[in-house]
Amino acid sequence: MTMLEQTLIFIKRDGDEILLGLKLRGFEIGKWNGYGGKMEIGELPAECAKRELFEESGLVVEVADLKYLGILKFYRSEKILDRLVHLYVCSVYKGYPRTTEEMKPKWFSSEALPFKEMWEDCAHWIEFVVKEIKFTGTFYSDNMNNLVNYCVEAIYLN
Ligand SMILES: Nc1[nH]c(=O)nc2c1ncn2[C@H]1C[C@H](O)[C@@H](COP(=O)(O)OP(=O)(O)OP(=O)(O)O)O1
Repeated sequence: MTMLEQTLIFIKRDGDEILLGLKLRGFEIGKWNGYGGKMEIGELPAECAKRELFEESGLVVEVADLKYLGILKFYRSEKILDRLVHLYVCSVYKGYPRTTEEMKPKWFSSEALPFKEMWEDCAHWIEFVVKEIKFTGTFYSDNMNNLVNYCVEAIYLN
């Protein structure tokens, strides 16, 4: 199986609120997450983040307004790089989030995120999204897809 390169974007409103989408189909159906998906051939990560957000929520953002937060790396069988996810936050957007075939939107206070209904690893890094601190996260799962180890570190670069 080839490695997947994806993007994930969190839209913020009024400083404190974060937009999540309830996954309505496919992998991890029934979970809340930011918006995103697979990068297309020749596409830059920020362009993918903008496109996927529009396709899944109807919101429009400009690439220049996206803040790059870092990379999540997911290893399966504890050693094979399975998925690489580029993370963004953005507080400047146009439109109102709508329900699409893929996602149902809802604004959450950053202090009341639905961790039990989000990806398991999310609880270990979402504070970096809330505080907008650049970071990198590496996650190791076993053959049964259980998270067995992880490392999350802030990156102190400009
Ligand atoms: N372990 C993980 N934790 C997390 O919080 N988000 C993850 C994650 N692994 C992937 N994501 C994000 C990346 C992406 O934005 C989103 C959707 O992943 P999927 O595998 O469902 O992609 P899709 O098949 O929906 O992509 P497209 O078909 O291109 O829309 O979940």
